[in-house]
Amino acid sequence: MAVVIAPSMASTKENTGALPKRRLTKEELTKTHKTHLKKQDNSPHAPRPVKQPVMADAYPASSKSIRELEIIPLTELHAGAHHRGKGLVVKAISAPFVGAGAVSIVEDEFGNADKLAIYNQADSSILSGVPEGCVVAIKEPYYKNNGAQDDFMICVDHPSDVILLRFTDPIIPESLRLGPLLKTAEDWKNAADRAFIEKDFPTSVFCYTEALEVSDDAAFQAPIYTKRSGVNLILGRYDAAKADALASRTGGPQEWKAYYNAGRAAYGLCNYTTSHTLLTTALSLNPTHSGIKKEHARCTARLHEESTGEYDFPAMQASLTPQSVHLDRGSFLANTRVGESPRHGRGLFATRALRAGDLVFAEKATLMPNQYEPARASAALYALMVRQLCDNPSLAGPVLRLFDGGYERGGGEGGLVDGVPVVDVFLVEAIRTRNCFSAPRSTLENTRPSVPEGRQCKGLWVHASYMNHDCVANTMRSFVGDMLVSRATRDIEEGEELFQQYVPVKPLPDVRNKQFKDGWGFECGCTLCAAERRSPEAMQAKRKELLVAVEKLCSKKMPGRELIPDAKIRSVDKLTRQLEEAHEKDVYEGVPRLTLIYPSNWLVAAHRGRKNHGKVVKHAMKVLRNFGFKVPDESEVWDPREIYTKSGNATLMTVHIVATLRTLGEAYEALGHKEMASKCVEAAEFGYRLVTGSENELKTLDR
Ligand SMILES: C[S@@+](CC[C@H](N)C(=O)[O-])C[C@H]1O[C@@H](n2cnc3c(N)ncnc32)[C@H](O)[C@@H]1O
Repeated sequence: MAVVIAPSMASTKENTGALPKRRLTKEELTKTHKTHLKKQDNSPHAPRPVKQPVMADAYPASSKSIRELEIIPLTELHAGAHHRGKGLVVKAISAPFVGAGAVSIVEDEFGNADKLAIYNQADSSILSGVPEGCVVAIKEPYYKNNGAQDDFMICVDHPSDVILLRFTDPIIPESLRLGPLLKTAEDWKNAADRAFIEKDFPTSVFCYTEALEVSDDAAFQAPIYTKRSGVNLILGRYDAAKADALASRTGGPQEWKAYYNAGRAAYGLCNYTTSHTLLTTALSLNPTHSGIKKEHARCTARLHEESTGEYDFPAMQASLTPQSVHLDRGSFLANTRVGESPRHGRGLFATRALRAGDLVFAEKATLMPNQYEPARASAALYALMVRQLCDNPSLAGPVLRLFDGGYERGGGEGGLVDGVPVVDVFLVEAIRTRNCFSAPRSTLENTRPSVPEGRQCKGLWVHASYMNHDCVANTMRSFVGDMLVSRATRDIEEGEELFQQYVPVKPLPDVRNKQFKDGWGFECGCTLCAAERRSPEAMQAKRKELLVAVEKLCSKKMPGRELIPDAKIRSVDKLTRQLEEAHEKDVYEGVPRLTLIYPSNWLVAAHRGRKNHGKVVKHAMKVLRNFGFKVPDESEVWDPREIYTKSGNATLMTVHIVATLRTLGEAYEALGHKEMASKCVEAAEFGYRLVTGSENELKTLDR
């Protein structure tokens, strides 16, 4: 039989496509496997590294049914090849070794044995631990050398490329058949109940499924559907839980249960409109049931949030704990819509005029693991994405529509084949890298100087992902647990495209654009980047040189309360003025001067330490100007509260604006300008709401 080697797979390093000269025998394989099993750490704390796919070796998931494939024996597997159009039917003849994946020894109908490694199975899947004796079909298998001579294995990366076969499946050859382990539907139901009691939920679902297949008695099936629905709810397989709940309807007195479970499942999917309809029906059938009343009220509250954008932010903040970061809240998206963007592909647009400070949208994470260890955050999100796409196929639509950076899709992703959703893990990773956000547990907490930096998790917010980047963005995001809160940094017109900063922008244009190019594959065309591109290279080099010099002089450290010698302040001031002069008027008119932010901030802090209040005012105004805000000469009368609305369209909002306005207020107060001082505080409070997403006291910044 000829083996098809997919030509697109040339990237796999050992892609020789040759039949191995020798394979390990069944005895050799089993012996080594047993020694691995003995060493296996089965404790719940044993490390289970999540494998992240390497994009260079990407290959598409099979979207063919196993029934369309030519079943081949293990001896026809070619090293380094993807066997397109072929399939395997094999039985696990060993307990699995569970590490980054589940490794088992498998046997085909001719008694040939080989090693099978299955990656990326969710722990809700029975295949995360391939039970010994089970028969699986592997679609379009990838066979690879495992590093050592003669050591090969069948490597399953895409969870949908392996299917657990029912014991009675006619595709299983005679010699691999065990015959059904259990005969009657009642036996299967009892086995399922036992597995449930032992908390082996995937096995419980498997056995209930067998019971449903064996029996065709609707009266027997209805309670089994109800039970399977309950187990699926526990497993977070909400699509299946909802379908089971609705399938359990008989019109009898227990009908309310079907609507109750289906309503809870829809709630789990954050589909509150459907959930509300189902729970309303459940309530009409059982008006006094306290559980239904509670769920119904909860769902009504979510719908209210979705339609009004009214949130109790202090309560949300207060509910956060290290264990609990997923908030029970609806997403308010009505002010925005997805549309074609002149900047790139699709973007997000305002559906109505918004004022500076307004809530643009608030979105609950589509997927966000509670994993704030930076080294693990990416792998945790990747694993969650794979798991949820397997467990809840309805997620595939919204997630797979996201930008994938041009990944070559096979075409069948997200669709159901052989009863399972086709999940391409390389596509998942391509989408993850371009669309995920880093999020602290709470942006408010993060503004505290006492909170160590860097504890961020990674999550996916599907709606927010449509926003393109702009260095001088008109929105700003913050986080309360898994809620992303987006506010307008200035007035926005109806129909205007909404932008966010993907990451805090670096002062030097070539440095920040390299970051965008490497991370997201684009060069920024925002007002600031476009302006700076007009500046000759010699001027760019000069600014860079001066920035390096001034940072060196300041020892890259902001002054605290210590007294900085006058001479040093004068030197920094002098260099800063030179840097200021190196900003051409025609280029920088109305846009931020990012290289000046650090030195002007330093001068504010240094003069503050020496109680030079007049100088603090002067340099604080410069800080605001350097962030792109319109401020007059220090002598003119002005209203700091107006900076958000009267500064044009190229301002850059950060927590430094809040701190600067506060310091400015302090200086005005010390100089006896009480009215100006209180206006500065008001402006700082307004800015703090933009930064943290909600009304918060400025004194948080001191703790
Ligand atoms: C999260 S997606 C944003 C939505 C995307 N425009 C779409 O069509 O789905 C991120 C990708 O959008 C593109 N992008 C974002 N901001 C951009 C900008 N300012 N200029 C050009 N491309 C941009 C980049 O290709 C980036 O990898």
